[in-house]
Amino acid sequence: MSQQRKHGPSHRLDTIYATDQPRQDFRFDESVARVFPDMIRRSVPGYTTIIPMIEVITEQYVQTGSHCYDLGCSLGASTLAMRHGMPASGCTLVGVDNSPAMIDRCEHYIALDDHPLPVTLRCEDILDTDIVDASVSTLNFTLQFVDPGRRLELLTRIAEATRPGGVLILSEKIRFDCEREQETQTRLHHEFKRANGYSDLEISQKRSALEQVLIPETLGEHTRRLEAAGFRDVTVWYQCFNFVSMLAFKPD
Ligand SMILES: C[S@@+](CC[C@H](N)C(=O)[O-])C[C@H]1O[C@@H](n2cnc3c(N)ncnc32)[C@H](O)[C@@H]1O
Ligand SMILES: O=C(O)C(=O)C[C@]1(C(=O)O)C=C[C@@H](O)C=C1
Repeated sequence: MSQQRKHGPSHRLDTIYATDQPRQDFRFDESVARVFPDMIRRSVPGYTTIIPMIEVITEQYVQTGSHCYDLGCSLGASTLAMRHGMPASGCTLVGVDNSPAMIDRCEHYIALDDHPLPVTLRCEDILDTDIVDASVSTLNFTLQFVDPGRRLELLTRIAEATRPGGVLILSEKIRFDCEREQETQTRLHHEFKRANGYSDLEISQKRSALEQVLIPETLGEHTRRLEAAGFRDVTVWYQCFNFVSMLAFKPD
């Protein structure tokens, strides 16, 4: 069977929460992987801007002979952006995800991308994956799914493995200390979803499925932990509503 037929068209509509159903924790399983490009584009404000900027940022900070990592690569959108920002030889690019459904499809998308730099895909937990001699690493909406009690340990391992002058690109859904701001930004995020065709039922069922799974933190919490891990000069380079992307640098 051809890869195209095996995986079907890449633009399947996300209707996962369209019908009334019992509450279940959100999981990156086969049904999510099948509709993921549509789901993430319609759910994450700024996603379609962040992806091409990952290429621009990678190009700025990649170092000769180093390794680059996309941690929580899903179908490889951020991986491909990194690949296109890297030199065609001399560096390596590794994508890691612990969802077999995602990695299986990711292989297919990587193969379709006509670029000479090989990509190594690992189907494993980013908490266990080897990270060495890195210049650019990306956590594009992945850290929010990691147990908060283990986030410092992961960021510390990344920081220790990163060369001076290297960078971590960290994109996250965030929460706000100020209750009014939290309400405003959440409402605007839900309006964004509505404008993208999601119904109130879909929005509320997804919200409750994510409640115990996606744990957002404030910008202050992120900044303090990135600094405790060994990064400096934490910079928010993008924000739309309650979704941000930061850069964290390894000092010289
Ligand atoms: C929102 S998606 C990431 C989107 C992707 N980076 C992009 O730019 O399109 C989060 C991904 O992280 C993966 N993930 C979550 N926790 C993980 C863990 N502990 N180890 C490896 N992958 C993980 C999920 O399977 C999922 O594919
Ligand atoms: O917060 C939400 O409502 C979302 O749907 C966000 C989000 C994310 O940030 O990863 C959650 C799960 C899917 O991966 C796609 C989008």
